[in-house]
Amino acid sequence: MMKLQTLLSYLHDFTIYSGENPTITSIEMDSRKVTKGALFICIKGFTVDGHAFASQAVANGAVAVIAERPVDVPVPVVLVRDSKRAMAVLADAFYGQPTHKLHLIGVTGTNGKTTTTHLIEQIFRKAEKKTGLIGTLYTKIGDETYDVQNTTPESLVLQQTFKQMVDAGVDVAMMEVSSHALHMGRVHGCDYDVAVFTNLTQDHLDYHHTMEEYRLAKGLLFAQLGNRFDHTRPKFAILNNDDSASEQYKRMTAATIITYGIETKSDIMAKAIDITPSGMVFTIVTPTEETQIQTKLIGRFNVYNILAATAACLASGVSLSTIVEAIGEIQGVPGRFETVDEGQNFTVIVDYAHTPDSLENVLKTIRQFAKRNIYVVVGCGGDRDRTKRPLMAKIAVQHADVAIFTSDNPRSEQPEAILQDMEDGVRGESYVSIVDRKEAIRYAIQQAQAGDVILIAGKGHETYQIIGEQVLHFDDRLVAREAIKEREGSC
Ligand SMILES: CC(=O)N[C@H]1[C@@H](OP(=O)(O)OP(=O)(O)OC[C@H]2O[C@@H](n3ccc(=O)[nH]c3=O)[C@H](O)[C@@H]2O)O[C@H](CO)[C@@H](O)[C@@H]1O[C@H](C)C(=O)N[C@@H](C)C(=O)N[C@H](CCC(=O)O)C(=O)O
Ligand SMILES: Nc1ncnc2c1ncn2[C@@H]1O[C@H](COP(=O)(O)OP(=O)(O)OP(=O)(O)O)[C@@H](O)[C@H]1O
Ligand SMILES: N[C@H](CCC[C@H](N)C(=O)O)C(=O)O
Ligand SMILES: [Mg+2]
Repeated sequence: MMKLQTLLSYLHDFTIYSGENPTITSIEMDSRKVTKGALFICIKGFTVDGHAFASQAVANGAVAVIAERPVDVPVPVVLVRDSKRAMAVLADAFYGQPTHKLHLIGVTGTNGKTTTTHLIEQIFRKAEKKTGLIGTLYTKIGDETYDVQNTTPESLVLQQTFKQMVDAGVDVAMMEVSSHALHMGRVHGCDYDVAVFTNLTQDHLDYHHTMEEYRLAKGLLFAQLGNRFDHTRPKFAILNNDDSASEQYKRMTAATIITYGIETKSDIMAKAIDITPSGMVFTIVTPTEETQIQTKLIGRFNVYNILAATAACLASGVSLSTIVEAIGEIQGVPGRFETVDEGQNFTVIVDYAHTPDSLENVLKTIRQFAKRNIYVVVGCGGDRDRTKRPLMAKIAVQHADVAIFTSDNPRSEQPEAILQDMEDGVRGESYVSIVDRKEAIRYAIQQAQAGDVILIAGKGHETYQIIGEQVLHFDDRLVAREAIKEREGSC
């Protein structure tokens, strides 16, 4: 609870307000969630304009409104230049500036955010810290998980989550920071101690339009680390030296830079990498130590994720021996290179690869151990970056022996039209298109011979399929399991 004027004192805006001073019991951006005593913030969204719901919010009990233009309601209305930005400031204040009380690590990049945050989480757990995690899969506080809508939630939800973490005694929080969130200011008010960059390859051009804009959006995480030198609370930018975008980020941040890489000389490096079907062994080299590390994770891209997590944890004061121990125990991340094993004589892998780069990486990794043919079942999401569709199709045909194109989440698009976009990338080549994802998975499983590997890509952990407005239950892992049983049953 807080008085309106106390809250407004955090805005330091040109906002002049001298009206009533009600007690604010909650802050809401959705009129449907407003209860008595709420401060309602009008947000102009992509679909509707929140200003249109101010009256409804007041009818539901809002005692004050923040807006960008006058709205006709019988409670105080405070006008601000940018209500989303104001919301971030107010949320931070209302929830008691929780990120000042947490060691906060943000991870950005096209691929590897979920994996890297999970590695960081396991390392801190090994170091006996209480952890909080925010990302694509869930929000997790200690062992409790909560459903999420976005990879990086809106500032209001975010600050409320941090407050919950502080109340639960969390020491260290790690979160995925999407380029959308950075661009929309969802993370304004987050006081990061460590910011991590994984990589930059094509995705989300529907939103960012060009790779240049996309690169700059990710750079905001490093620019926002602050421009001051507090030796009691140093800030670190962890950058992938093998990705050229890092050069720009080095110039964008005033924080201490720690680099990692495999090819380019870096502070934290991996060498002597040995990849087998059941895991990897490599040597990790830091400025002061060198040690062998073994893991069940597979693929060169996971070496990068491990290096990124190692650098972030070393910067946070965790010992290399604790890091090595934690990485050795990690079983995997849900929906990332997850195998479906019903005792069949071929391998089925479910993976969240939904970008050209990740699909190529995963297929190349499989090629390193596949004894026979590789099948890939892959689709592309609707209402998202269209330009990645032909590229993903090309990669599927190039790196797999049998490419089966199907639907991912078509959303409002016609599934056949999405398949057309994919097929445009592989005219004259050999592939199979099966619109129904379940049928496509069954087809691959029925065709497979002993020693083959089937990659089911794009949906990983997702337990739904969005077709039109409908959200239907769909889990690649369950569908594959059923199809394997069906096949075994008919043998
Ligand atoms: C394009 C986009 O980012 N949209 C986000 C946005 O929704 P929106 O702009 O459509 O909101 P809106 O429906 O127009 O509503 C505007 C305002 O009116 C309010 N309202 C609405 C109806 C009503 O009756 N009363 C009312 O008050 C709403 O609460 C809101 O404040 O605000 C919502 C609430 O925070 C987000 O959940 C939603 O993310 C959608 C689901 C989404 O798909 N976002 C993607 C693009 C995204 O952000 N992805 C990244 C991940 C990318 C990656 O993995 O790399 C992410 O961080 O999740
Ligand atoms: N460092 C990496 N470089 C390239 N590809 C990767 C990397 N790490 C993981 N991948 C691939 O990308 C897929 C998604 O990985 P992950 O979920 O960790 O990324 P993310 O950045 O969180 O993705 P999203 O933005 O959709 O949340 C994995 O299933 C794997 O195929
Ligand atoms: N975070 C990703 C999720 C893509 C997952 C894929 N299954 C799809 O629906 O396109 C995005 O917003 O692009
Ligand atoms: Mg993620």
